[in-house]
Parts: sequence; C-alpha cells; structure tokens
Amino acid sequence: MAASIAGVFTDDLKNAVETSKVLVVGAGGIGCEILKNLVLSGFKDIEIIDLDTIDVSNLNRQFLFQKQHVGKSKAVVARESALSFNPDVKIVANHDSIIKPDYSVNYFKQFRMVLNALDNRAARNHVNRMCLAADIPLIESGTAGYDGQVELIKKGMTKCYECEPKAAQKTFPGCTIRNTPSEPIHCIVWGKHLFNQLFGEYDADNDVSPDTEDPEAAGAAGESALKTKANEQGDIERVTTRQWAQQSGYDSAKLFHKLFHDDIKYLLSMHNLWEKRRKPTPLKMNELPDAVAGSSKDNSAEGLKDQRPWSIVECGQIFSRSLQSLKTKFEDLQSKNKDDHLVWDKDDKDAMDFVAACANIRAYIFGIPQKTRFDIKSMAGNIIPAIATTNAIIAGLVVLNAFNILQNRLESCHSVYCRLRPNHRGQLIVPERGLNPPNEKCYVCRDSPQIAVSVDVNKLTVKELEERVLKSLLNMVQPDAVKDSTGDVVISSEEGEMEGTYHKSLAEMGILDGTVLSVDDFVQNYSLQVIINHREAEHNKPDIEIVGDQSKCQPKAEEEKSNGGSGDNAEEEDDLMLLDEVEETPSAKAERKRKQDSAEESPVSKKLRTSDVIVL
Ligand SMILES: Nc1ncnc2c1ncn2[C@@H]1O[C@H](COP(=O)(O)OP(=O)(O)OP(=O)(O)O)[C@@H](O)[C@H]1O
Ligand SMILES: [Zn+2]
Repeated sequence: MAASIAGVFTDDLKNAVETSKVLVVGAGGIGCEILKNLVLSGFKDIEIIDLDTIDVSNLNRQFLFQKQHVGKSKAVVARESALSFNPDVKIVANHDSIIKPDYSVNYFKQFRMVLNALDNRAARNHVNRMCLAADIPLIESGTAGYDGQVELIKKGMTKCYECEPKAAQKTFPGCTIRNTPSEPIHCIVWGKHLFNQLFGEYDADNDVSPDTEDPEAAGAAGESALKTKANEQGDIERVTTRQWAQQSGYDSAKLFHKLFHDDIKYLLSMHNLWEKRRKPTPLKMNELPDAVAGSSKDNSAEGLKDQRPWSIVECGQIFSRSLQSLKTKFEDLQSKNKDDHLVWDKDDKDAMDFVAACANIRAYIFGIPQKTRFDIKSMAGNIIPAIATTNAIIAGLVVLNAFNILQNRLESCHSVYCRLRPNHRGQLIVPERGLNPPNEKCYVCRDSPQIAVSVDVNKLTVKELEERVLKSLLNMVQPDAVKDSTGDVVISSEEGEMEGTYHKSLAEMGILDGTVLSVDDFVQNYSLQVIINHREAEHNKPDIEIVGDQSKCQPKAEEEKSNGGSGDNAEEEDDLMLLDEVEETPSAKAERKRKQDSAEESPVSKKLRTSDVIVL
C-alpha cells in the first residue's frame, strides 16, 4: 500500500491516511475505482454504500465485479474484492440507499470526508445537504462519456451542489408532441407517453391525443373539430386513453386505428396546423407499406438485430405483439393490486419494442425519418455510454483531493474537468484557478434560506405542493410545512395525519398569494421558507415555477449551461461542462423509490439509471 512505502507520503499524511474514516457513496463505475484507490493508498477505515445489485452490463467497467457476482449486492462484493488487495483494512458495506433516516447527520459526522460516486441528482442533493448539515467536506464527482468532473463542496467555503441550478430536463411543448411532431425524438417521446397512458403511472401532462387547445390551431377551430367528432362518435374525450383501451379490450387493431388513423384524421381537421407544414397521412393497419426508405423486406441478415431498420408493416406487427404482452403483464399486476402499474424500462423487451414501433409508425405518418430500435433505445433511455478510462481518471482525482483534505489544504481542492478534446492549451484535464465561493442566494447552503414559488393557488393541491414542489423540485425527503403567520400545519411527515386535506387546493387551505410556509425536513436537517406567489395557470406554460429573488436558482436553458454557466473563476468558459443527468421521469423516480424502499429487504433489480444520461 502506498502509505506503507517509505517516502511516498509525508509522515503526517501517512498518519492521516491510516487513521481517517471515509464514506464512499455509490459502488458503480466511479465508486469501485475510488474504493480500489483508497485501499491501495493505505486507507484503513472505509464505509461504502450502494442500493443496487450487480448487473451484467456493469462488468465492462466496474472491475471489482465479475460474472459470478451478477445479482449480488454491489457494496458487499466491492468490499470483498477490495479486501483481496489488502485484508488488513476495515471496510463496512451497506446494501442500502443513502436517502434513509438511518443515515442521519450524526452518521455523517463520524467521517473525515464523504466521496460521492452517484448517478442521480436526488441522491447527490441529499448527500450535499447532509454534508452541509454535518459540516464535513464532500468530494463530488461524475462522468458522462469522455467528460468528467471532480469538485470539493465545503460549507461556507465553496459552492454547494445546489448553489447553481442544474438544467431542467429538456421538454417539448405538449402541442409539438401531440399535434405537430417534426423530429424522431418527438415521436419517441409520444411513444413513451402512450406507454404510460396505457400501462404506466397516469400523468395528465403526458396526454397523447390531439391537443385541441393548441394556440396555433386557433383554439376555436380545434374545439369545433372536437365537437363535430364528439357528436359523430359520442363524447370520446371524456374517457382517458387507458379507459378507452380497456373498454376496447386492448384490441391491437382498434387501438391502431384510433391512434394512427382517427386521431390523425382529426389532426388534419385542424387546418391551420398544416398551412405551412407537410400534412400527416392517416394509416390503416391492413394497408401498411412493407418497405420504407433505407429498409427492405428481406434485410434480416444485415447487421445487428437491433440496428436493422423495420418496415412499417413490421412495426405494425411488433406494435400488436408487444401491446398484447404488455397487456398481459399489466393485467397480471392489477389483479394483485389495482393501483399497480408498469414502469417503462428501456431494458424491458416489450416496453422497448412498443415504443420503437409506435415511434416509427408515427414518424412515417408525419414524414419524419425512421430510427432503428438501437437508436430509439439510446434516445429514449437518454444514454451516453460510460467509459472506464474517464471513471478511472476521475476516481484518481477524487483521491488526490482526499489527500489535500487530509492535509487541511482545502484551498488546493480545485475543481477539475476532463474533456473530450484538448482546449487551446492542449489540456484534456483542466483545473479551475481557485475555489468557487458559495452562491449567497442559494436556497440550500445560505443562512435562513428562502425560495419563492409561483403556482395557481386555486389549482395546486396540498398533495401536489408536497410531491411536485417540495419533494420533486426542491428535493426534500420527508417535509413538514406550517404556515408562518399562524403556525397551522399544512403538510406533515407523520403518516395519515393530514390525509383529509391533501386533496384540497392551496387556496382552500388559506395559502394565498404572499403566504410564507416554513418547511422542515428532519431527514435532511434542512429548513426552508417557501413564499407562495399566485399566478393563474396558462395553457402550455409550466404550472410551477421558481421565481423572483431566486432568479439565479431557476433552471437555465441547456445551451447556456453547456457553455459553462457555473464556476465564476474558471480558467475558460468552455472548460466547464454540465455533467448532470436529467431529472428522472415520475415513473423512473417511482421505480427508484420503490428500489430504495425495498433495498433493505431484498436485493434490488436494476432499472433505469440516470448516470449515463443526457438531456433529452
Ligand atoms: N440513493 C442511493 N444510495 C446508494 N447508492 C446509490 C443511490 N443512488 C444511486 N446509487 C448508486 O450509485 C452508483 C452509480 O454508479 P454508476 O454511475 O456506475 O451507475 P451503474 O448503475 O453502476 O451503471 P449504469 O447506470 O451505467 O448502468 C450505482 O451503483 C447506484 O446503485
Ligand atoms: Zn448552495
């Protein structure tokens, strides 16, 4: 071990390495490398935590794992493999989620530092808050393909993980997805929405039927088209897509006809939409073309299966087949628990086939180029392949920064960025000049943090305030909220306590424009004042926005971010990269939560991950 070789470290550093207790959060691509580096450097007291089990796809870069370990706990196997390098180290492995009340501020306080090797924002935000509360240094790291980044987070000294807003998931206007797609990604997003409408978590924002309120369709024209159709066919819009599908017994031909013929004809009746656009062509299932550009009937021998273009007739068959398999799985789930639903997963064959087939059929209708299943999988799953070398470089830099911390040289822990191409100085690995001081308006790390949120108080319910604002947007885990002026409890983390009021609107609870809520998250040791601003909901505008004084905390456009939004004293702008992943979809989040909740009882299976993710 390096520390035991004379002359490698100074005596002080050797001593610190051998006696300091460190926590590694995540035993994936970067975590395995960090653990190996720590053990080989001579650290003797390490704790590692990961909620996941080993997947075969991890083996190409997570070198503490081998084939025989597939299905086993990452943390446990990482520990065993690292011990084989040096059995004389104490390593505690936890197969668990770090976002649990068990890992309290006191738990964090026992460590000299925390090294993050995570793949999602929720967990990163949480560890950030815990390290701020415990006032211990955190080394945050991440990679995305060839890009990588390491930074120190220390209360009062540097920016925290949440000082700069991360770019929000790039979303597309609902009317583009529902009415006027023009790129393959629009059709893929529509396919994923359709999956959720039929089998997944219900989300009113993910509607797939024609949008009659599209301002471009001149509202009234859309509505009058709707009325005509409603009169002709009964009041079709009153039932959800899922109800409609259920009533039709998930009949492939009927569903196909509605989605790819009737709905398209209906879109055509919104004439304004097509004045300057190519009109879509309604399709009938029994008249599908058996060849499309770049594809032919007998191309089965070419290339990898996933990379072979499908003809439209083939898409129709795959649509029917996958629909029936998903229907069976869905009904099976529902027979056990009627509230259960499927979760879209790029690695689930039927779910992926369904989205790929739907996306290509819709693309064909709108004259948009088709994509292979392989391309659709990476676009729908937001994947950037992980690269072992980048992980190794980043993990090396993490441990070098750990040495700086042990020598109390925090000011030397500059952020470092790994780039795909050398900058004009020929650097691939680019350090910043100094530390980035905290954002004094940060709603997480400044003293007495505040944030203003703009919502329609007549529409937003207390439940939505909890789930969508406090938990999803502001990343709390178990928030309690009281009205500042009266001390009335609005949201309680005690189960069942406020159930009767959760469906009420904020206005019904007396939360109006200007109301200040004091919100506490006991799990994160975090308090925040939330100022409610009332704003009437408008079509196609986000119904929740972070506003006002917190302008710096609002998500910036993706282009701005990737040009280097953060890091005031960076060497140069384009050295700064955004390595964060998109927010998870509600369904992926639900799945992660489910995983986290069940991590203790059962080894969890691997699902959609966001580390290797770019903004859609
Ligand atoms: N809340 C959490 N608590 C503990 N570990 C977590 C938590 N969230 C994520 N992780 C772990 O962080 C690790 C991140 O590693 P990595 O980015 O290599 O992801 P991966 O899942 O191993 O690989 P990939 O996403 O590329 O398939 C994963 O092993 C993941 O299980
Ligand atoms: Zn901050």
